[in-house]
Amino acid sequence: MKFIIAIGGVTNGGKTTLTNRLMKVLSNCCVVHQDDFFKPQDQIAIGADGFKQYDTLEALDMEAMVATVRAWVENPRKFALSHGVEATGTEIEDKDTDSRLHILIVEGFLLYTYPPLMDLLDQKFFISIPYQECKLRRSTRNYTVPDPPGLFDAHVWPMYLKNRAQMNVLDANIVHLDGRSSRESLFTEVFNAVQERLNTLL
Ligand SMILES: Nc1ncnc2c1ncn2[C@@H]1O[C@H](COP(=O)(O)OP(=O)(O)OP(=O)(O)O)[C@@H](O)[C@H]1O
Ligand SMILES: NC(=O)c1ccc[n+]([C@@H]2O[C@H](CO)[C@@H](O)[C@H]2O)c1
Repeated sequence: MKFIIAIGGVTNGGKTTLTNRLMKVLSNCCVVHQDDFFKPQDQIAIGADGFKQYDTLEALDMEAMVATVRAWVENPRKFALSHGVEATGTEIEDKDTDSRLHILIVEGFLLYTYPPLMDLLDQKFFISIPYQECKLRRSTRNYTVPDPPGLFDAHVWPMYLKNRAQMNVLDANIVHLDGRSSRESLFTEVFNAVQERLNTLL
């Protein structure tokens, strides 16, 4: 069986931290990071506010991201091998006879407003933190393209609010997590929820 866990949420909410923690305990598990699908810098539109519009779906190659997730669905074992993930077991089985549980974690800040991707996700989580906490955490980060002064208030946070509102209209079936909780309690909450869901399916 194949199962796709989605870890969405605000920038600096702790998505990558939680994903890495889950990866440690889940066997046969691969990951797809949305940040790997940003378009090249020269293809990012500049808004009326003068800032590069990174926090929009248009800044991402979402077709490529969906194709990557579909490649995993098609053959998780081949995906693991071709993405340098150590596969559990040695032989490559026919995908049709491979009955083990395979898990994919899809992690990113804009997962739930793009229906072709949403349709592939089995269990959706969303991490939120308040404005001040988010601004503080973000100010300590170094992105490949550093944030110009004023970007957070002019672009990042307004886009987050816009996308969150759109997400709430599109799909109510999302488990909300408080990103101010400790790393360990976030992990436990998600791990237990996943186990609970898998128990109903296996
Ligand atoms: N539960 C937590 N409590 C406090 N700080 C946390 C927690 N989880 C992560 N952090 C810290 O918050 C920052 C952002 O974490 P992380 O990189 O996991 O977030 P993210 O959501 O993947 O961010 P982005 O996608 O915007 O890069 C890091 O400095 C990390 O150490
Ligand atoms: N990864 C990148 O290329 C990149 C460049 C500029 C900005 N960002 C920020 O990443 C966050 C999502 O993780 C978004 O808030 C982007 O602003 C990423």
